[in-house]
Amino acid sequence: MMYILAPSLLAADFNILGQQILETQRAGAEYLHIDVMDGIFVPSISFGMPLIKSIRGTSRQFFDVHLMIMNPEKYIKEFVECGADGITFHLEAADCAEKVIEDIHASGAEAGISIKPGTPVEAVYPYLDKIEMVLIMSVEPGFGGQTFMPKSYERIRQLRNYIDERKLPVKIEVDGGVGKKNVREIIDAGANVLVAGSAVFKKRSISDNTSQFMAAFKEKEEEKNKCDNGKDRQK
Ligand SMILES: O=C(CO)[C@@H](O)[C@H](O)COP(=O)(O)O
Repeated sequence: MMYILAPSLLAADFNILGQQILETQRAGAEYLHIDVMDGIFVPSISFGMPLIKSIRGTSRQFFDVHLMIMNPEKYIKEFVECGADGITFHLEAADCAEKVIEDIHASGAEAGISIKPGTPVEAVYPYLDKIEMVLIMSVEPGFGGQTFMPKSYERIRQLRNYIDERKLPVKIEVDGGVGKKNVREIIDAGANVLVAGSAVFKKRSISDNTSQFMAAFKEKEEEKNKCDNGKDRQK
């Protein structure tokens, strides 16, 4: 399994945004997580299409757009035209999730469904053969800098088992309170795309912070390869 870091733009310094994005790209972050908030689905308002369009010219990263907005179906095409590579919407905010997924795919992007901490994991099961990613929120969506909810480990494990039993090619992304201290436990539970805002953009340097995530991913991949080789030899 490949592990991916998705630095969350919300925690960046907007005075030097382009520079900061490039630092995450250079240090190995393949995704850029872009939180769009409407002040209705979540209490806060962040940024939207003009910002995405403007930074598209700066970065080659996969633009992982997380819509924390009501009626996501209204805006899919526009977000893709601005540069979104993947669009994740909230199951709690969509009238007809199937239609949103269809629209995302028709626009040429990958589709993801996100669930808040109080929504049962089972709620995404009916859509797993139609989407590329599930985003498990490990905090209440709306603000950066919150503490990771420990019950998220069990939710990630449950979803990982369900996906693996059915051999579905669906990524599991986790967002909220992700940092160097819990990265290993989160990937051990079965997540493979990790969103991190404060842990990448605040304290120390962006490249050091990003590199620490990359090192944790590499260590996990090497351990997994060793185990797989051992199993092959026993066959
Ligand atoms: O979507 C959200 C918050 O709603 C996140 O993407 C945060 O931006 C993550 O921030 P940290 O918890 O990593 O600081």
